[in-house]
Amino acid sequence: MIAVVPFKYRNPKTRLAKILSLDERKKLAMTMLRDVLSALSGVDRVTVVVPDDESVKACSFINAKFENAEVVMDDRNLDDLVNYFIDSHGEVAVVMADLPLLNEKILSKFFETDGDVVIAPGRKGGTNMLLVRNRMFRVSYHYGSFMKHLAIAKSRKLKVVVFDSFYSSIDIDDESDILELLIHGEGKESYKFLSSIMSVDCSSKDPYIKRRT
Ligand SMILES: Nc1nc2c(ncn2[C@@H]2O[C@H](COP(=O)(O)OP(=O)(O)OP(=O)(O)O)[C@@H](O)[C@H]2O)c(=O)[nH]1
Ligand SMILES: C[C@H](OP(=O)(O)O)C(=O)O
Repeated sequence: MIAVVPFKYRNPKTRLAKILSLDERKKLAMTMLRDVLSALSGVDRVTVVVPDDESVKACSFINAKFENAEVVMDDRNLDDLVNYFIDSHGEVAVVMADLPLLNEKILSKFFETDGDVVIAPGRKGGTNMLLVRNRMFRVSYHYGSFMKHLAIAKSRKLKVVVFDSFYSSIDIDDESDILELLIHGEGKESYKFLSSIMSVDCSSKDPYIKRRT
């Protein structure tokens, strides 16, 4: 089986632009990719798919550090490129590059889960990981893709299974996700980077993040 990791380095994580500079968002995107690739180190073949030369360049560390991973440039939009991998491979796992809390144990369980389509939902309605074993399935990312993917699988009479995992549900999109990473991410490269510029303040009932001065 092939695991596909879509990754975009140019102007990444725009929903964090209010609290992180462009350089910080790039650093975060890159360290999260490293965390995801580390979690995927037990998988035979990992293909990081990037849309442009800038992203290819940013991924030049991969060959030396991750033996099982290759970088492929493909400038199709997310849906078209994932549908292409479904068509050409039949069985494919799609793991987003913004899931730094993943680990090998969760991924093994995910890959072993039965079903034509296995979906690991994001906590805000996205599709953080997807395992497709039937070429009839099509993806439609963004705008609440979890519910769309359930509906697509049902309409094509495919057996769909929802994979239930806290760590795989945390994709880093907004401020509340940064809080989750700072609470749960100790040991991760992205945690190390973020905790150098931010901390968790627990002085009120709900913890919140603040910049280090
Ligand atoms: N190859 C490729 N990967 C993409 C593309 N758009 C998003 N991704 C990756 O898909 C995953 C999920 O995307 P988003 O959560 O929207 O990430 P993002 O586009 O950096 O963040 P926002 O600007 O906040 O939407 C991340 O790992 C991105 O790097 C794309 O057009 N091509
Ligand atoms: C890729 C996309 O990410 P989101 O926009 O939900 O973060 C999705 O999961 O559909």
